[in-house]
Amino acid sequence: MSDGSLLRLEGVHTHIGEYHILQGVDLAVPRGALTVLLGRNGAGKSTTLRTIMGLWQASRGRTTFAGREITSASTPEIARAGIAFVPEDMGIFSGLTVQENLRLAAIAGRFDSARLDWIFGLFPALKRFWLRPGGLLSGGQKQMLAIARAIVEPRQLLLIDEPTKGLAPAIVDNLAQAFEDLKARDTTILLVEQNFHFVRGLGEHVAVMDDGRIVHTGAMAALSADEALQARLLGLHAGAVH
Ligand SMILES: Nc1ncnc2c1ncn2[C@@H]1O[C@H](COP(=O)(O)OP(=O)(O)OP(=O)(O)O)[C@@H](O)[C@H]1O
Repeated sequence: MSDGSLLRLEGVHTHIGEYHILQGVDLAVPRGALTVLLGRNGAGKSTTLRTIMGLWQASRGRTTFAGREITSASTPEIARAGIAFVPEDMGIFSGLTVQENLRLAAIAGRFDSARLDWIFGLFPALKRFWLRPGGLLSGGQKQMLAIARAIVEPRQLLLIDEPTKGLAPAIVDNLAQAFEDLKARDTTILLVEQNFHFVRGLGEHVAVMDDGRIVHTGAMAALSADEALQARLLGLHAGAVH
């Protein structure tokens, strides 16, 4: 796209049953960078990701990805176009092993061994529990598996819903490393996150949602340096780490 955005939402509305959840979302996700979507509980962040992925159908507006309109595309079409999604509930197959969960996400069921080694380096527990059923993993290990599944094949865009929830600090560091590696490999990331402390040094761009609309977009560095803006947009107070 001429403006450098890989993904663009224009005036997107989403209804869930009788509820009007997204009320005209305008969002541009620049290519090759990490954009963080912040906002209070219930603002509509997860609904935005699910609408991009075609899991909810937009009732109005337009979504374009890599120059192609995907507003009415099916979820499998959107995945094939190059978007991977890690939902908040992770969607692990609990009766399948770690290996089988990952194999399902690998095109033609085969692993690229260099890519698998990179994933094991980021999340060593997945190697250790390779043959363990997904349902027996801890919450943090399930989160690692869900992310590994989304990155086992190269994708242009990765949508991730609150990945740090329940993760130990060491694993959160690995996650930060994974995002840096992915960006270096030309993957664009749109991340929903409540943990401002985690994302303030990580994301290049930020968008803040409230009541189903984007109420602020800008550089993460600018928001990170402006405590008054954090207080106004996020309800954070000076000295808060979260
Ligand atoms: N399946 C559903 N049926 C009805 N309402 C829903 C459904 N899913 C979400 N909502 C409502 O839509 C609004 C936005 O929810 P959403 O999960 O997108 O918010 P969020 O910003 O991701 O919040 P959180 O940070 O708490 O995850 C909320 O008011 C929620 O109650």
